[in-house]
Amino acid sequence: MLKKMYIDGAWVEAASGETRTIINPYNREKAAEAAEGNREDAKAAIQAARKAFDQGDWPALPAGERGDIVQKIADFIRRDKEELAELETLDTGKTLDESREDMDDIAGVFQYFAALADKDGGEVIPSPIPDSDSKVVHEPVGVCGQITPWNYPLLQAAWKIAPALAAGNTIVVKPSEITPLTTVKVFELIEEAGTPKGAANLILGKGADAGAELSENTDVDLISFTGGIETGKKIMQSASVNVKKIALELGGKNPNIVFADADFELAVDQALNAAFFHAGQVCSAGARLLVEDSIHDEFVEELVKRAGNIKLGSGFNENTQSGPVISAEHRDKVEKYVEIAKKEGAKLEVGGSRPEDPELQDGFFYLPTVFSNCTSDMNIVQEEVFGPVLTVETFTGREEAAAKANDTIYGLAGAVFTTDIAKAEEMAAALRLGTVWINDFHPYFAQAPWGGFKQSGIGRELGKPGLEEYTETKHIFRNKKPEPLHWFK
Ligand SMILES: NC(=O)c1ccc[n+]([C@@H]2O[C@H](COP(=O)([O-])OP(=O)(O)OC[C@H]3O[C@@H](n4cnc5c(N)ncnc54)[C@H](O)[C@@H]3O)[C@@H](O)[C@H]2O)c1
Ligand SMILES: C[N+](C)(C)CC=O
Repeated sequence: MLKKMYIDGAWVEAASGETRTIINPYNREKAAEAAEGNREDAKAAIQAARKAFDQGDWPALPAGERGDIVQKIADFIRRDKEELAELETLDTGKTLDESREDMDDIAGVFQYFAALADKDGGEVIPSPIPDSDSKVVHEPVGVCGQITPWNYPLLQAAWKIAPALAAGNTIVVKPSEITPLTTVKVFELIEEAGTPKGAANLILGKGADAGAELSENTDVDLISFTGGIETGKKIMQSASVNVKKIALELGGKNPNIVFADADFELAVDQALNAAFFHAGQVCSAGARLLVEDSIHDEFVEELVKRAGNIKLGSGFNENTQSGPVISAEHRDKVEKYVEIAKKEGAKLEVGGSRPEDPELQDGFFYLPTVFSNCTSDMNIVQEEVFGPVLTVETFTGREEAAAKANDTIYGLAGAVFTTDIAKAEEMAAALRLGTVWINDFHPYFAQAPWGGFKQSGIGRELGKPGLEEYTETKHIFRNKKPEPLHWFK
């Protein structure tokens, strides 16, 4: 059945009648057929959201009632977890266990923002002017355009949809054109939860077309984008047309720092997970490993041995540890970076090619790859590959570790492995990153803000800041004994 768009409370095909075939990256088979919307459909969705914001019930609904609807969406996601997880695996190739974990997180995000919906009663502030009242309240921003990537399709959408609705905004969501399946399903749940017509709209289609309309259209008040840095720059530029509020969650080239005093087994195990989880297609992947020189050789030897044993395969096979990359084009990009690394003088320790296993020939697989002898000036160390490619550099001492870790345009996340807590705290303070993990890699949860320093983005998702992104702050001042000023006689 055709996957349709949801505009003004109705499931619709693209106005042009165009469709797109959604491909399973494990075997290139057709996973689904989806409507391929364009600017015309985006405009219709924006108009529906505008009307629902300006004249509809949603922003005016008591915050607790909005919270109840957002909570229902969480409940329905838990109820339909298995179906959603299977769709996510079909669409992205990630393992079913990863998809199940994503669905648990996603339900938790809706629950978290549902609970926050009615907790902000405003704040009375001390006015310096006699006989006056002064208070600060938060109100919804308006119509929010929300654009999401293919690597965590529903999770990244949830981080935007849940707080925006809880705060009383109306939304137009555009998932990646290659992975729309779970977002379509969640809109069925949004409808089932009783969200009023026009409050939540879904458009499908290409970024440069349906997506660009969201950032350019002057009826959109806020644009929230998760994706690549080059797209982020374009969105920032077009959002200036009506000075939209913007939130950008962009890429990373995240350092994973291992000191000689680290727990060796823990650090090797986590370095593998940091780099190769979801075939390295994670914005916060630990793609830059920095190992203290005294343990470098032993560490790399063990890491390489284990990377060579990672079991690739179908996400639906329970023995699979990692799936394919998302598409033929993306694998081409990964291969291009591997060639660049070789030319730059990095030493290929393992991987560096497509697997030979006959079972994997139809999918977009690439072997987990480790390069040693890397230096900060190399492109392979500076640029986001977004695939299963890990670079290893060495350092001596804290100062050099921090300098090398910070030597990038990005500042999303990173980790420090050491048994010396004072050292860990000192490093956490020195790192210019939105998230620092100590003796761990990858944890994120609804309660903690997520976002990047430097060119990794603008703003924060999750936590209380994730709700504040979707509110305007208003100061209301009341003069209790007003009298004419007679300034102008
Ligand atoms: N910081 C984070 O939390 C986070 C999370 C996940 C992914 N990412 C980043 O996402 C990137 C991978 O995702 P991707 O390849 O889907 O990114 P992308 O930038 O190619 O696409 C992201 C989304 O933007 C849309 N788009 C493309 N061009 C557009 C335009 N001109 N105007 C409006 N929309 C447009 C796409 O259709 C898609 O929906 C990586 O760089 C990764 O680091 C960041
Ligand atoms: C934000 N995160 C880690 C869930 C996905 C990044 O690609």
